[in-house]
Amino acid sequence: MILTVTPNPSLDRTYEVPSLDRGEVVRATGDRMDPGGKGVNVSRAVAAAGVRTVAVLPLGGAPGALVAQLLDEQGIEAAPVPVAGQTRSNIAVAEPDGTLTKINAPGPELSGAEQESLLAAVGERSAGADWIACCGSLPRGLKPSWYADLVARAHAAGARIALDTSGPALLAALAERPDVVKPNAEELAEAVGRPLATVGDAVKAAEELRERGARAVLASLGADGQLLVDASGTYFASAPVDVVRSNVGAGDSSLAGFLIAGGTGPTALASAVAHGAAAVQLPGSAMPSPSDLAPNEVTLTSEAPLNRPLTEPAT
Ligand SMILES: Nc1ncnc2c1ncn2[C@@H]1O[C@H](COP(=O)(O)OP(=O)(O)O)[C@@H](O)[C@H]1O
Ligand SMILES: O=P(O)(O)OC[C@H]1O[C@](O)(COP(=O)(O)O)[C@@H](O)[C@@H]1O
Repeated sequence: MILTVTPNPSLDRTYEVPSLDRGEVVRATGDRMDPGGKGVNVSRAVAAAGVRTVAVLPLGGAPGALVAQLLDEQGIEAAPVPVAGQTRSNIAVAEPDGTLTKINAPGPELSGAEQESLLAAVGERSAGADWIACCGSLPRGLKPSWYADLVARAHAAGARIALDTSGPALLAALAERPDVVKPNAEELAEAVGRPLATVGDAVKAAEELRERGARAVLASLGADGQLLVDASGTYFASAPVDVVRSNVGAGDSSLAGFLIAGGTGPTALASAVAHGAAAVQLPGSAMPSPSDLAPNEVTLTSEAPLNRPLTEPAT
């Protein structure tokens, strides 16, 4: 069972538009609504693979009720913690050339009692969890050390932890030795405080996160694929994609792929890349089903192409 924790979930709205013209009325050619937030997306992808998952998340107001309804319709088991504030709505605008503009709202502020209820809900649901995936930004009210506390508690309960967050929350949690962290290139650059121009730069940055406490680093590098740096070495994997439809949730899909394939080593990395490549070819934050995957198209090597420039250098 894979338990996910999303302290700041969202109602994700994606609009497909011919072009995004600032200051104009833009008519959408398509729109969709998904239950969102990084851990929620991981649960959706895990469930699509037929693996049991429970999503722990605070929900409030009408958007929160809609997220609960959408999760229910998709057959995702949720452990919602009621909160007084309103769950945020995040907007993504997708253009035909693959450009995606996202507006992520800050979300509600959680009171001290609500934070405790959230931690208690994780404790109650973690029995039997193979992995606990703690994902996304922290809502207002939660200290940057909140994930660090969660990692310590979950380790004490015997679970393995995957952490996908950024900034001070990521740095604070490293000392508690999360089993895997999944930064994207920007988050990795921010964590080490320097830009990343090549795959080799990303490898060095991932090694630095290991030195600071992460047991393994799964770094997603957008179109360039993904790196896994763990105690056994460095692995690099990528998969071709003809047309990117929406990269919302691609990283979440790839973390799910990694965890359902065991959460460790090159086989899990290949699954992560297959899931990421499949996700970007689907609309909005739709998560891939097994029939969307093309595992034979993944190229995996233990010789990362260190000198290869990143398609999108991280600043
Ligand atoms: N433009 C792309 N072409 C091919 N694969 C992609 C592309 N963008 C993302 N992916 C796949 O999805 C994974 C996660 O995407 P990434 O943008 O790195 O993460 P995040 O969504 O966390 O920012 C990548 O490692 C890759 O496997
Ligand atoms: O918690 P954050 O960092 O604000 O991100 C939340 C957003 O991220 C998502 O999980 C998508 O992930 P990506 O932005 O990494 O593709 C959306 O479902 C959600 O709207």
